[in-house]
Amino acid sequence: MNYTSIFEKIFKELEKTPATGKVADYIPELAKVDPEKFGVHLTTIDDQHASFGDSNEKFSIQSIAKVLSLTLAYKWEDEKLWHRVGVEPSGTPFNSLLQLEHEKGIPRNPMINSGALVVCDILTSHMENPKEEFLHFVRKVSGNASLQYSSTIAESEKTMSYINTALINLMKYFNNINNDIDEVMDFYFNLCSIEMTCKELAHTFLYLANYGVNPYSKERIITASKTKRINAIMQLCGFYDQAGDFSFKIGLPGKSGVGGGIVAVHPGKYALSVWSPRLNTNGNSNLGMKFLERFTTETEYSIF
Ligand SMILES: NC(=O)CC[C@H](N)C(=O)O
Repeated sequence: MNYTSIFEKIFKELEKTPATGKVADYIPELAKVDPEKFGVHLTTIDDQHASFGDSNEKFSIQSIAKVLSLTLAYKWEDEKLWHRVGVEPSGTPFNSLLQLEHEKGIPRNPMINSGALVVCDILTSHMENPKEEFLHFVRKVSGNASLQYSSTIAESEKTMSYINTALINLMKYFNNINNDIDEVMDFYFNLCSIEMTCKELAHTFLYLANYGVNPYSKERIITASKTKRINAIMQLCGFYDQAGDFSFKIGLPGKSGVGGGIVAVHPGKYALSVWSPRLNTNGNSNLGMKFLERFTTETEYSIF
């Protein structure tokens, strides 16, 4: 299949419809991103590659990084992890406080902010230098030693961290945060600030398409059983209160970030990433969702 010409065809069709949505502006640095950017990259587990548009330009992966922190925490904590964070879809926005009080500080899942903050707390307890050691892990997973945090984006998010501060304080009250709040938040904002191109993002997520093993380095990142479960969590929770819509239209496990990136995984086949910064009201890339819907429809490549 010639993926590049399929990308081109879908993009040309979608280009005719008016661009809707707006870039995330609650993080001042993200508000500066050019809304017209568009990139896509597909990597198969048997080494085929296809790109289109701005696929070699770095962007902030934001909440997509929550899958990587979950991977490391699950590796270390095994099933104990689920005492502190659930595996149910929340049906609420990514930064919602509502359920958290009702459910006594146990977040519904690790893909929403509260859940990711608990995962960061767990990782902080395991590591001497969480930021450094986590970056080392991401570099290993991706096979890319040059990946970096963006201190500009992390610092920018800190200036507007009121809701995340409320979430973590509520969880501290319910004894679900063990470390210093500022330390955990600093780690979380850095994690979200990691920058990747579409190509790097698809490569990084290939272990989830290949039963836990990076197909290029042959390194096992996590067990096949845990890979199944991480993919299940992405399927049910990766798009917050739009997770059902993503499943329904795209039919793949995936994860979005407010930087406008989306990565989707087809177990046994490929990882596919798309970047378009205009977001819908659920905080997911508008054009990115449409593009992926067209791609899995056209190719008939979905898990269902
Ligand atoms: N959905 C997202 O990408 C949100 C991540 C962002 N860093 C936040 O905490 O709000």
